[in-house]
Amino acid sequence: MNDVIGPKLNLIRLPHAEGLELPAYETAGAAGMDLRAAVNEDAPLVLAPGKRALIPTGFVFEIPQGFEAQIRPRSGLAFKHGITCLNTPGTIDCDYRGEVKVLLINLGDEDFTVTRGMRIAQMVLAPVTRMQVAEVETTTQTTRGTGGFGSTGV
Ligand SMILES: O=c1ccn([C@H]2C[C@H](O)[C@@H](COP(=O)(O)OP(=O)(O)OP(=O)(O)O)O2)c(=O)[nH]1
Ligand SMILES: [Mg+2]
Repeated sequence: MNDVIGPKLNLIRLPHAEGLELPAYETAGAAGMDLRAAVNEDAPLVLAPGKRALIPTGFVFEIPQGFEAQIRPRSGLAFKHGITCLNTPGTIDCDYRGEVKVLLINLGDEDFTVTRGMRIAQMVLAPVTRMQVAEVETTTQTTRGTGGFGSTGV
């Protein structure tokens, strides 16, 4: 599944990720690689309804310059349990050298238990365009102008 042609993504496994599978694309065409919870085997994390928690993944990524990683929810967890990423899509900057963590929230109505190795989110690598900011006096005229928020009708 992971014989993908693309830039190389270096990663470092942290001690608490010992024995965990590497983040991986689960199908040949998956856009995102699934991230697993590096929570303690003996202390699964219970997310009560309405509560949020920062879940460690156990990995540090060296994202190539010109790219970002987006942390997105898994639709299955959202559909079945109301579990999603609070800050979706989470942004992992290419100069970040800390552990990637996933901010989960339980929008369901039952406790949800995050166990070690559970696939909790997916990470999509995407190109980033950085622009030079330039303050000006006027902008070009357009047909839309300042219209927005439903200005074109339903
Ligand atoms: O879901 C996420 C989102 C962010 N991060 C890490 C990587 C990212 O590069 C850093 C900063 O994220 P962001 O810019 O979204 O947060 P901020 O509140 O602006 O913090 P900062 O002031 O550190 O930029 O935190 C994660 O591990 N998981
Ligand atoms: Mg920031």
